[in-house]
Amino acid sequence: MTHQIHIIGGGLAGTEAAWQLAEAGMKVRLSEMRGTGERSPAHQTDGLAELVCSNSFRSDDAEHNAVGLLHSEMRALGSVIMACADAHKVPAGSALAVDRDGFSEAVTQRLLAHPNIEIVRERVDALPASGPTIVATGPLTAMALAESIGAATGSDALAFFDAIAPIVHRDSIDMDVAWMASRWDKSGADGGDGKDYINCPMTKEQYLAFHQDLLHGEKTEFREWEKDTPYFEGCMPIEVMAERGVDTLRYGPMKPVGLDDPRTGRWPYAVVQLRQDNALGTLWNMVGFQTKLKYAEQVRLFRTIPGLENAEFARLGGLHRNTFINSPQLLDRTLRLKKALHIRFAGQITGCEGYVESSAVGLLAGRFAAAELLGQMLAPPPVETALGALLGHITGGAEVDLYQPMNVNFGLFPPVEGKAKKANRKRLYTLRAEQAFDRWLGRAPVEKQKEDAA
Ligand SMILES: Cc1cc2nc3c(=O)[nH]c(=O)nc-3n(C[C@H](O)[C@H](O)[C@H](O)COP(=O)(O)OP(=O)(O)OC[C@H]3O[C@@H](n4cnc5c(N)ncnc54)[C@H](O)[C@@H]3O)c2cc1C
Repeated sequence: MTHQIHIIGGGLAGTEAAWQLAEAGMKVRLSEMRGTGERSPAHQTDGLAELVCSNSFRSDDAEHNAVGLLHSEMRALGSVIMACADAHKVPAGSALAVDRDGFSEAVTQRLLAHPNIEIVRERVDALPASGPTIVATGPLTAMALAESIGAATGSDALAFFDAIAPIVHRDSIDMDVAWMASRWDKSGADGGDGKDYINCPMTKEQYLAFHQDLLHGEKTEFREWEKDTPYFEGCMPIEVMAERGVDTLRYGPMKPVGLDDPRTGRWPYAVVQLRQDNALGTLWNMVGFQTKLKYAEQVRLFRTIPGLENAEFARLGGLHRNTFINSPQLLDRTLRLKKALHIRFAGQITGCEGYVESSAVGLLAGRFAAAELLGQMLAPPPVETALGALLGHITGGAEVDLYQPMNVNFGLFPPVEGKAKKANRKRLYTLRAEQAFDRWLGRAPVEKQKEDAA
């Protein structure tokens, strides 16, 4: 079969992209290295769309949960991943969990049976110099291809490790305790008003107790194959810094120097700083707080920080092997590499995170590529939708120098107006998303569109 587009990687994103293209009438070559005798250290089978760890697609609640909303938008767009997940679901309350083997087998069979898809078991070692291509090789991209990507993007824009500090929803921070200030009230080179950080102050007693908790907190172990991947001094977990001495953190990320607490007029004993993480200003990351503490331990411990007692976390900290590119810097709004427009990226290598998000970005890459091959232009989904919010984060919403992988969450959406209780507020997001999604699909009734526009 002469193909019109080449997809590299038959994981969650690559299979979804292939399906969307094939359904649009395009001839697809899908290259997957498993089946050649080679596998990433996390994959166990040769089946397409293998789930490497949990069997959960997380919440299926489209009314109150951002990932549930993403499920529903993907179903509406004919997602093969969602169709196979629904066909192989197992009981899991309000979550969508699947029989992993049945799911992977179903995706494999549906792609094998599609007349427009040719599956080739081969490892690809370099980015193709020409011809429409989608790279969907995931967090454990084989090394030769990763090097080729690094050469094309610049090595600074390709990460091999995910050293993540926790990210907090801005509206859950107690600003009666925390305050906005930059160190010495200095504004940065790119502007700022000298009040760029949220600062959470600690007394000596609070700091010493926090230091002890860090030393004794339960940590996640590195997997055997992750132990060989080096981490840099700049990505040192806070608990490792804490082990180096009682004051190491106070001279590092928790340095209070130049930060007058307006409630006391003095520098506190130590400070936890949060820096804006997305253009909307809804998400803030805890500066220098990358950690391998267990998730429950992070929530417990970080809520002892003054001002963060009721913190809601958009994501928790972590440190693991993850190959991803700096998408906000490198990709255009339809996921094309700005330096080589014939290449699109999809899935976790773009810096989204999770099975559902990776599949969703595969779906979008497939649809953008199909439209382009048909000589059409597909507008990106609006940022009020789950697909649009996720795409917005990848292609522009995140701060370029802080770019870190992210699950879909309401913090990526433009804030909804007005005050409402938490559950109602989530519903306001999803109602607005439903309307925006319908308009994007051209399914909103004309009268309704007029009302919304008025
Ligand atoms: C250890 C681990 C545990 C995880 N646990 C979870 C979890 O519990 N829940 C969750 O939601 N997410 C989890 N993730 C993240 C999850 O893996 C991704 O979100 C998802 O699988 C990414 O989909 P993808 O299609 O981008 O990549 P993948 O699903 O990894 O697919 C990439 C495919 O590309 C192939 N490939 C790689 N290099 C080449 C090459 N050079 N040539 C040809 N083919 C190639 C691979 O064999 C693979 O099939 C985990 C990730 C890891 C590494």
